[in-house]
Amino acid sequence: MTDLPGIVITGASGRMGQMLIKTVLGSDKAKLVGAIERDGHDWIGQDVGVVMGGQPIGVIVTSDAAAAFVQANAVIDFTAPSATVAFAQAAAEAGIVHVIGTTGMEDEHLSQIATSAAKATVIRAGNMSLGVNLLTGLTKKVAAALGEEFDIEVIEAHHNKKVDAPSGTALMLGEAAAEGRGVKLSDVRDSGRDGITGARKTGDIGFAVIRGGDIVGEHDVLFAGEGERIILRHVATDRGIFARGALRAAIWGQDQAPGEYDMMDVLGL
Ligand SMILES: NC(=O)c1ccc[n+]([C@@H]2O[C@H](COP(=O)([O-])OP(=O)(O)OC[C@H]3O[C@@H](n4cnc5c(N)ncnc54)[C@H](O)[C@@H]3O)[C@@H](O)[C@H]2O)c1
Ligand SMILES: O=C(O)C1=N[C@H](C(=O)O)CCC1
Repeated sequence: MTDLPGIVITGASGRMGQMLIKTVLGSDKAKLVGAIERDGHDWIGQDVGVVMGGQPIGVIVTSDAAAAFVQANAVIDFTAPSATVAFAQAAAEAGIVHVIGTTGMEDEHLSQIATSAAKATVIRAGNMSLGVNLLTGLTKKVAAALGEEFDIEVIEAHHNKKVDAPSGTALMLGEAAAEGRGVKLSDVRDSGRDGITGARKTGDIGFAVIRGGDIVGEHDVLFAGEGERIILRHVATDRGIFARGALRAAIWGQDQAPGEYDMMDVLGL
């Protein structure tokens, strides 16, 4: 039991944080050794089992990442971009695996994470589920098989609390489509149409965003041609799929050299 990898969860009170804590506590392949929340959060100093409505489990919520990481083998982090950059530095200093589910990263965040990955194993994906990572491979294949006469649109829907758009998953799928076509997404990306936009540009990859209610996460990749359409779809109904993928990544990362990896590496896809 004591040899199991010790996992710290950041953003412990969040939608994903709570799901991750339940997933680690229910696993026989890892143990929970830390729970982190931001400074000033009312969970700080309390037993995480109790604040989640159950029995004490002996893990006290803290905002001190460095202290939590020294006694851990991995941190699973679904928080916000600036927090994730700070956790990447602390994980590199402690020499532990950093699994990043946080989305909405700008280039500046990504380059700081790349610096940390010189010293630590970092596994990052906009979506940790098996289904979406399979869909990513399929999207690349279909995009490679079809010519520019098929317009590619990525349509995503999420709950009304989500703060970033397009979703990390939509961008992963857009990247895969662009790769299949042999182009850079940044050269063909068309997000946020509004007003007199002009006709659609051939070769563009479009993004459409829906926010509402408690939608966990839905993604369509539409290939629209003359007289026919292909739609590749993933529907998430339970955040457990992301948490199970992230825990699998944390365990897989224990045997990897420092560097940057994604879920395709973890799943061998
Ligand atoms: N990659 C995936 O598979 C996947 C799946 C679901 C969600 N996400 C992403 O995970 C992130 C979190 O999503 P959520 O729905 O759980 O959000 P949420 O708002 O419910 O939770 C975020 C948590 O992070 C905490 N936090 C923020 N800054 C912090 C800091 N500096 N230190 C410690 N904690 C801090 C907040 O207090 C909050 O509890 C988003 O970027 C979302 O897009 C990714
Ligand atoms: O709830 C969220 O936020 C999600 N974020 C990820 C994304 O941005 O794609 C994965 C799906 C859920």
